[in-house]
Amino acid sequence: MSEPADAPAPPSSPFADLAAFAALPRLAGLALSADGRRLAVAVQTLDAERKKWQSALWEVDPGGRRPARRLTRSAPGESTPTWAPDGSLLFTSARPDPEAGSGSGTGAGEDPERALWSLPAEGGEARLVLTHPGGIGAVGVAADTGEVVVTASAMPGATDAEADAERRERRKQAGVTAILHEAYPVRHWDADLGPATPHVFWAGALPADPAAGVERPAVELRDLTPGAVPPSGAGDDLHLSPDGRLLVRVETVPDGPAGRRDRLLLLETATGVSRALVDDPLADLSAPRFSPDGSAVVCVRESMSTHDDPPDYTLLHVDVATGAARELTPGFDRWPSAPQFAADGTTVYFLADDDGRHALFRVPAEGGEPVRMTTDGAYSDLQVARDGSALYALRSAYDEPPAPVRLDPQATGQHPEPLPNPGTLGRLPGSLHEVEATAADGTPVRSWLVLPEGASAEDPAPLLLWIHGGPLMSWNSWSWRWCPWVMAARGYAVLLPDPALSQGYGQDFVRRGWGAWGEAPYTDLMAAVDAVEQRPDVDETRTAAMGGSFGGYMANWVATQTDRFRAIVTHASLWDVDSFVGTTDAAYYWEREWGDPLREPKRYERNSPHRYADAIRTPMLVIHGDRDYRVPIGEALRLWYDLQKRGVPSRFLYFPDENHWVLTPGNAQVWYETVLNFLSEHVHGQQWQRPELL
Ligand SMILES: CSCC[C@H](NC=O)C(=O)N[C@@H](C)C(=O)N[C@@H](CO)C(=O)O
Repeated sequence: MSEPADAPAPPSSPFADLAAFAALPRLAGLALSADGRRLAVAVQTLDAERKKWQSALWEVDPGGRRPARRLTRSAPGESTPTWAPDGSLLFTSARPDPEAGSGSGTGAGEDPERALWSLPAEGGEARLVLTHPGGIGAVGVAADTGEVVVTASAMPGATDAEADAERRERRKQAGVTAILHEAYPVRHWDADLGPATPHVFWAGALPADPAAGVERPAVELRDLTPGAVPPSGAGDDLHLSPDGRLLVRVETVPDGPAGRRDRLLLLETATGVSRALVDDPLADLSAPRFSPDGSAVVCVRESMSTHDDPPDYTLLHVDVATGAARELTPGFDRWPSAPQFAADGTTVYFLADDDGRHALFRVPAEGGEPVRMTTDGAYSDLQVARDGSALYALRSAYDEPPAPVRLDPQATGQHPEPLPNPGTLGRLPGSLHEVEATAADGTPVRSWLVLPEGASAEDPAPLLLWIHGGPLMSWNSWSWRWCPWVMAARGYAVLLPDPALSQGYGQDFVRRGWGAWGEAPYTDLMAAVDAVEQRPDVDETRTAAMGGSFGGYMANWVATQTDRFRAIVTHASLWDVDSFVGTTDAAYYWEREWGDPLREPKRYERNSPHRYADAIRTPMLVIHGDRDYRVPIGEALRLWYDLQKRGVPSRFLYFPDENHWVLTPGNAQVWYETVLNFLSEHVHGQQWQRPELL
């Protein structure tokens, strides 16, 4: 494969050097042009000061001949590439308007909000197309007409951008940041829900670039969702029909006193009149996509979980005219996601976790038996060529970060064609293996095992058990945040198991751990560890365990149940499940499984790690971000206090301004450095090295 012009040079052993690791290019967000001749992808690299990751758009040749080339360049970066039918490339960016003063949506001296920009088909400078005081979020383009919808956060009662900006300014001048909530929830991830809330705006056909000297025409935004109010507003999950006449979108509606569920709305873009397309009190609907002729929508149905039953997912085919919905994948024992019609509308492609992979499937649009099309790897950002000749996607695996590939639209068992890749990795410091253990009840538990270079019977590697989050997840794709190769570069074997509750092994496998997190998920993990400890190239006397989020819950649980590990790292973890459920950003989601703690306390009593704090002997590293609204900081504060009070050797790595994930380059490096130093101290018995910057 040819080296792209202007590609960041890969360092020779990036996994052994945290600064070099942080500098590796990261790909996300693939988009195929309407004529199928151009692909755009967002590539993140470090900015000049190495303080943040900067996203730029690159072009990839779908034919695989021309080297990848960079299309955009600015300090704030560019993302969400979307092609218009005329071949121009739309993207969002908070870059300054070169025609400053002509309305970039900000006051003097302020950083611009994220705006919509257009790069002409024939190349040249991108031009600013539209702005909103709340910044532009999602962008939708009608495949045939090129008409555009965008989402942006708007202040309550603001009827236009001017009124919106005025309301923001008044709060600012008065020094008011308070929010008055009248409904649950009040936060999401790391953001407050209100007072501004997302709306969908119709921008219509974008004006052509004006002739020299002619003032840029303003794009009038028409609010398609004037009734959107906090806490939910109108989200980003939407799709325009090819003729731009209809918009299908997910609307979050109240479900009981403090609950929410998602339904599908169909909206006429000319009038703003809308009707429910799928409204199912027993399910959430998501990921709607129109068929090429606009007569049908395909979407994901997630049945509402209950105390007894985990959710189940299926695909729905919905007739737009009548709203008649039928299941496309009944009896398919996997969870389909990201459905899309084939170019001729006769087939639906989708992705699903399957046996340690995130595979591409197809199913007839009439319904039927889904067929798996790919053998290995994890796919995302699927793009369907409009002439039906090819599919494109980003493909990753545990040993490959996301990279663009071309797929055959029909073939099964395929290994896709790699395309020129703007990012290169260098050599991995070890090898990837697939291993299987047997749980006490006879259920197979599969895992990935990363072995460091040189691990052998003569020189067995210390073992690190790394537990995934979710819990409804699978270790099957590359992760920059949870990268086992950084550990392998320091000589650790890393075990990445998929215990009970993991996805890709069928509904019964999820059911085994439902409402009983401390039972089968724990014993499955121990069975996986027992099995790899039998290997001569693994040293069963030097082991540690770690995990984040649900994986952090499980790390805490492990700490209360066994002393077999020399150290435990717990990131963004649940400690007291009752207090977690009441303070997370969507309590109703977790309460369906766990129950109301006052009326049904049993699960909390049986499975909450904090109740067994007295049993902990293993040294623990607690890590948490204060902006984490998914697993609020109170969990870490109480865990830390409980450990300190009991004299358990422990350290607390606290990030005042990170969320559930550690997302800035400096903090990410210090995260790995602290974890590695803590492991060195306890697994290898070395002297504790305090990271220089801490
Ligand atoms: C309110 S939706 C919860 C979604 C999700 N759970 C899926 O099984 C979740 O956010 N769980 C967290 C507790 C968690 O474990 N998050 C992990 C994995 O998604 C993370 O790394 O963020």
